[in-house]
Amino acid sequence: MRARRRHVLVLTAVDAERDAVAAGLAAAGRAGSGFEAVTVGVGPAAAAAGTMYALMEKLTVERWHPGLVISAGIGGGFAPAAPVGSLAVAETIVAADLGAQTAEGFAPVAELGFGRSEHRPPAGLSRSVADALAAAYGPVLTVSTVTGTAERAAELAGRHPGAVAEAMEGFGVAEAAAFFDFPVLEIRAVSNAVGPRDRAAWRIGEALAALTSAFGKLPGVLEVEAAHDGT
Ligand SMILES: O=C(O)c1cccc(C(=O)CC[C@H]2O[C@@H](n3cnc4c(=O)[nH]cnc43)[C@H](O)[C@@H]2O)c1
Repeated sequence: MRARRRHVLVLTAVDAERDAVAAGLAAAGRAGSGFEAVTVGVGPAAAAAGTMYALMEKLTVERWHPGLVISAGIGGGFAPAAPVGSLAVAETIVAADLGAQTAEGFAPVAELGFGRSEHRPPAGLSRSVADALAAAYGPVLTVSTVTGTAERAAELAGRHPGAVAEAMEGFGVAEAAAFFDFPVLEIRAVSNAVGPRDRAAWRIGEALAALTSAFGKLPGVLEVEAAHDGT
């Protein structure tokens, strides 16, 4: 039997992010209609495994055909592009610490000849979503270790010019989506600055509220984009 409907599948790391996304969709009148948010766990490996499981379940059990896959949640923002409480949308989704350390510096896995180091969301769509959400737009880095020093933040920013945010799941979600050729977006609400570790400066509530606001607007933005595409 063929999958019939095309929907948007949103993957978050934790339930609080999923609930923030769901609250936005509910405010837009889209709870349970065309969108679903699923928690997949923290980090790129959990994200890839959880996304693959969710996609297989949608395709084979629920006969749900995801037309778009979105990695969403809180993240660290690079100054000055993405201050706390703001939004960031990925132009590219980059595996920033997947590779090898060499005498000449970090070598990304793609340069070593193994697989991919980044995924590129559909450029027109990601740019339109960023504009509509008044979000910073640029590379969003996926890391397995949260940045905790100014030196590491500067190293990442130097290696990835224009980077707007870092988080831990985007590349894992994108790898699973790419397996099926599904388009992917990453949307982050900034809870903290990328830099020296300072737990007291975290603003998780503010970031979750920004995530809710983003998903309140997103269905309308995607509908306009689909109308332009004639899809
Ligand atoms: O203990 C710490 O200092 C610490 C700092 C940042 C994040 C954590 C986490 O364990 C939460 C990771 C969780 O949140 C996303 N996230 C939020 N901010 C960042 C960040 O600056 N860098 C990377 N990931 C971040 C991430 O996607 C995870 O889902 C602990």
